[in-house]
Amino acid sequence: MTLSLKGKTYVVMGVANKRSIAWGIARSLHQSGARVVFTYAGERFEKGVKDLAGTLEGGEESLFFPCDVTSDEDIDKCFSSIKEEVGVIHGLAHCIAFANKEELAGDYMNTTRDGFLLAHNISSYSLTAVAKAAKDLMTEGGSIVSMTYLGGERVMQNYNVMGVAKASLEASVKYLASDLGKHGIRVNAISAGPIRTLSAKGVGDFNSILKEIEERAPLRRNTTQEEVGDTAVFLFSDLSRGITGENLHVDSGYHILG
Ligand SMILES: CCCCCCc1ccc(Oc2ccc(Oc3cccc(O)n3)cc2)c(O)c1
Repeated sequence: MTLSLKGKTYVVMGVANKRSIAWGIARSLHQSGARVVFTYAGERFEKGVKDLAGTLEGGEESLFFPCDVTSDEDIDKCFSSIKEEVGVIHGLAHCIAFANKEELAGDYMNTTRDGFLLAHNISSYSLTAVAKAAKDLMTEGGSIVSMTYLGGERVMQNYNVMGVAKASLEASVKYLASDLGKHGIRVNAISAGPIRTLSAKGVGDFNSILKEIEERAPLRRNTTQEEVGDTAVFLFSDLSRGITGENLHVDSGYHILG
């Protein structure tokens, strides 16, 4: 059993720029010999994703598909295009979330109905929708990895409605693992420590949590894109063949503290 993913193809959803966790996963996959297929949220991200992929040796061969995860039609079109182009895939990284930043500060109680539904639509339901669409392409078995954060397990100031959506995502991981195990498909989450991404700009007082982690986390340092990418490769590889429905914390151990 090795970490090599040579000859395997993975779909990575959610690369926005070089700081994206999805980009860290794509880079680790590439280093492990895998072929990466990218989906992106819309035209405005297309150039960025293609330029980034071009920096990977042989990256220009990568494939790119737009995918608006709030549209079932778009998801179906995206995965039928991927099926046409590559046929079989061996896994999928879901690195997609959104909430109105006005609701990621202050009291959770002020969450609006629309804000709640939007956050759950994009940050939670989208995993179920893409897992269903990707299932038929994973004819040789597969591994699905999604991204979550500690704020889905316990209250983290300012995370608010995204925390409630992540709780929903984490439960979805377990129900999807239960459904898909019989088809040879595993479903897991990585609970990453805070990383300074484009998305992180939407969360109030982000800097103070980074500082607290440096001072208090068992490893006394913050989490990097690279180590999240490497854990994803582990979850995509046969080394994790006995793991499904799990939530692996890659957070310098912070989650064990009171
Ligand atoms: C108290 C929490 C501090 C650590 C937060 C770590 C984290 C950082 C980024 C995360 O991903 C998102 C994704 C979208 C998101 O919503 C956004 C982002 C930017 C602008 C905007 O209008 N909404 C908020 C966080 C995430 O789920 C978790």
